[in-house]
Amino acid sequence: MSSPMNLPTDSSISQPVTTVSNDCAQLLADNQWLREQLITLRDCALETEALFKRHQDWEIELLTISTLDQLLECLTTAMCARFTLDEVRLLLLDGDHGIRGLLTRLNKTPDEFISVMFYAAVTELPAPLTQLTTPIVGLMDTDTHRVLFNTAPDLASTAVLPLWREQRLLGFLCFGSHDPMRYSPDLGTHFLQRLAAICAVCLENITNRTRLEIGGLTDPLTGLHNRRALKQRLHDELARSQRLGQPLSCCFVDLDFFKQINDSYGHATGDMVLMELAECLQFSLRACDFAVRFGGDELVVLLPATANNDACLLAERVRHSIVNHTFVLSDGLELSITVSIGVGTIMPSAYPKEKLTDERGDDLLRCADAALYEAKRAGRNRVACQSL
Ligand SMILES: Nc1nc2c(ncn2[C@@H]2O[C@H](COP(=O)(O)OP(=O)(O)OP(=O)(O)O)[C@@H](O)[C@H]2O)c(=O)[nH]1
Repeated sequence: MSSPMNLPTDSSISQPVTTVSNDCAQLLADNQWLREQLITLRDCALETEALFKRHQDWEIELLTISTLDQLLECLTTAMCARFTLDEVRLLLLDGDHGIRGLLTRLNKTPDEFISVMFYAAVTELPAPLTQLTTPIVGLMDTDTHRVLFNTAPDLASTAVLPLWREQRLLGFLCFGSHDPMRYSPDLGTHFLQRLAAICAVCLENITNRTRLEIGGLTDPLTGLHNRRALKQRLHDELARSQRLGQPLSCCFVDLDFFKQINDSYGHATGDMVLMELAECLQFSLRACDFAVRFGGDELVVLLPATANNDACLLAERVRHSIVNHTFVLSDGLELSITVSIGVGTIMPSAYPKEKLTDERGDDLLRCADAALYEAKRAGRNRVACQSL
């Protein structure tokens, strides 16, 4: 900032009146100029303060997010709105499909997040991205721009933030604007660098947390839900069934003579049969059904809003699909197996206004287990049904 001010010298003090009035005018002009500079500085400071506050609020919001899907939403759609951007893209390096797998377990499809792109490795990306350690502003080269903003080629300025966490590159957060000055090449990147660091921490924390939560509710052999997950879900489904006045059904699916498979082919082969059975079962179910490995060779399926006769039809379908499935073992040996299925159903009229306890869930499981016992006793490879 250069000043137009002429500072008075000793000789100018004794000058004639016209000179003094000229000096006065000069002083007024200088004063005016200084005032304008002050106002500009103040506006600049206020703008920086507002920007800082906006970033700080945003960071607090990010740090309080507790689910992976919320975080992805927040880093893309919400970020776009909050910072009045024209485009936001989040590119995630997800070589082992870990993040996509977690989303699927949360009943979300990765395609739902249209601004999130998944790549196996950074080597699949254009060279300028592979070497990025700090945010870069301005426009990227055409190839890189196309990869990052494929459907938005008309952006006038962009910022690309690499998300590093302890020397591991998690991905890139990319902002685009139609305003060429928004991310001009001479823009300081301190704010962006800080934002990138916070986003990387949040991403890593939430991914790890989700992995732990899901791990604690999943059967490691079959990938189905475990008993702990069933307990939680049973409570929720009973409450929903009571609220909406809908029946809730449950199937116990048990392999017939599984011990013989273990004894004849070994435990490892038995494990493979269990894994394939779980896959086969899931294939026959609806998206709203909840499949669980209850223990050993016994699987349980919760069927929300399903009456007893419909649950029996579904159980027959499951039984058929397993009977018709050929289990191919590791040494090429082919095996056919059968299952017995017990179906139990609870009607909301059985517990109209009572406060729900875990006992109601236990009643439903006992009912389906009793039906399974009936199916086994009647000769196996069949479905038996009971209602509460
Ligand atoms: N391979 C393998 N076997 C298991 C696992 N958990 C339990 N088992 C075995 O599953 C078998 C279950 O046997 P049983 O309860 O007698 O039932 P079954 O032989 O299927 O006979 P029915 O149910 O009466 O038709 C036992 O041999 C258990 O050792 C597991 O994780 N892997």
